[in-house]
Amino acid sequence: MRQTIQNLGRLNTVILITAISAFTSVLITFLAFYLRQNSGITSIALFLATLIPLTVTPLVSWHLIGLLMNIDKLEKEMRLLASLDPLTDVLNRRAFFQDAAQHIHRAEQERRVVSVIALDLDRFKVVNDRYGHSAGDLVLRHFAATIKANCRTTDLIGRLGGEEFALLLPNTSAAAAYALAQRLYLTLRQSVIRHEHSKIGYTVSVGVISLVPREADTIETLLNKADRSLYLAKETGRNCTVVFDG
Ligand SMILES: Nc1nc2c(ncn2[C@@H]2O[C@H](COP(=O)(O)OP(=O)(O)OP(=O)(O)O)[C@@H](O)[C@H]2O)c(=O)[nH]1
Repeated sequence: MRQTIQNLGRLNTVILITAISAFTSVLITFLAFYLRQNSGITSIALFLATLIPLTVTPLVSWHLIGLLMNIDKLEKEMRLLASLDPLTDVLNRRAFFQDAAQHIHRAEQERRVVSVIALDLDRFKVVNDRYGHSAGDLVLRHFAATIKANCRTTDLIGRLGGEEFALLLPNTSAAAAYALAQRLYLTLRQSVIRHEHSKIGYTVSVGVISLVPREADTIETLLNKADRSLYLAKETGRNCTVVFDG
């Protein structure tokens, strides 16, 4: 029964039950009219017996439909909340991997280029140690907002954990991904984060991989390659971007 309701959709189930109730009520009334010679039922009683269910059923159903629409809305909000990182409001790790896998599959089928970018704040531990954890949180929020401001709405932004972020950019070449990283550097250079009496600045290291995905490419393998480039960026002195070249 539960499965049938799920397949049909809750709204359609209510509409179907309403229609069946109304139809049954009319049918019973017609039957009663047909048999009433011997039963002594008056026309007014029959009329009321038809009218009451025909009026009450749609009203109850209308109320139920309102409730169901509210439940649907709440469910959508809950799903959205469950996919977001509470501190930065970008996708959490699980949601990022899930959505990115779909994008990569689509890019593989349509033979389109995608870029995957790994980003990691530089010496973030020092920010926490020097200014405190709440200042660190402020920096993380500022960084997520900076990425958002520089990305398209179709790009995926995820916080994979701590000070590690990742992006998936559909239809984006290595040159365009590199240009995005440069825009981030420019914004960060011009940003000052005020926390209590301090002004905090920070930098980020970036690893990029761009390709038209093949069957063997998954978000895990691509992120792994982007991470290798990121590692090189850290080795090279941080605050720079390395593009993976196989
Ligand atoms: N404020 C804050 N700090 C966090 C959060 N998650 C992780 N961290 C801190 O992030 C820091 C990460 O430090 P490391 O992994 O040593 O990296 P790093 O200092 O950025 O050094 P490099 O990556 O080598 O440049 C640690 O101090 C963590 O406590 C968070 O949600 N809020």
